[in-house]
Amino acid sequence: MPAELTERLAALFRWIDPGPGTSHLVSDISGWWRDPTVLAELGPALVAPYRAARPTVVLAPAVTGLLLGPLAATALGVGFVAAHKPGDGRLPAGPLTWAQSPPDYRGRQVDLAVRDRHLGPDDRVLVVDDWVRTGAQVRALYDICATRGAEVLGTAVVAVDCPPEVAADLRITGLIDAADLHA
Ligand SMILES: O=P(O)(O)OC[C@H]1O[C@H](OP(=O)(O)OP(=O)(O)O)[C@H](O)[C@@H]1O
Ligand SMILES: Nc1ncnc2[nH]cnc12
Repeated sequence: MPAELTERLAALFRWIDPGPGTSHLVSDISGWWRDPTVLAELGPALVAPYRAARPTVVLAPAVTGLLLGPLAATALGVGFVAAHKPGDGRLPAGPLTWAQSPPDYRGRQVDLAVRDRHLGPDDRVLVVDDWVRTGAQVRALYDICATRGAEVLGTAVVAVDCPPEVAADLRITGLIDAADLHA
């Protein structure tokens, strides 16, 4: 992990108290996008461990992945594919491949969908996301890749918040350990 970027990620992160009636703090990563240095360096840092494996495409889930995925794809010079969450009421048009995640960090079983025409057997896929806790959503994306016959190279996230055995199983690399996000 690049030390200076990791320090900036920690400095720009906030835990927020959403107010009365809530029992836990929520993460606020918006400072990462507001900082021009972090915004410029995130894509190249995320993809660095995977360059040698020559990804053909970056795949990332809504919503935050729609921001990070294109940063990573641009750094690699490849295209980007969105994994939609039609639970938000917007079903993408055309043929789709679906997977449902195991219960994620909020106990949700999330339905994810990818347009068939954007992912296929010739693809070597790098999955990108902001945060991983249980790995549930990453697992669903791997299921979609398997259904499409695409090869998964691994997953690059900003904050790693999962057990080491999950990171090893899913081939997850990260830029900062969530335990180091204090502010
Ligand atoms: O490891 P897991 O337990 O699967 O949790 C991690 C996922 O959950 C969060 O997304 P969320 O669905 O909250 O969407 P967001 O990007 O809209 O915040 C996060 O961005 C990851 O995608
Ligand atoms: N964005 C996020 N995704 C998963 N787990 C989290 N815990 C705190 N913020 C999170």
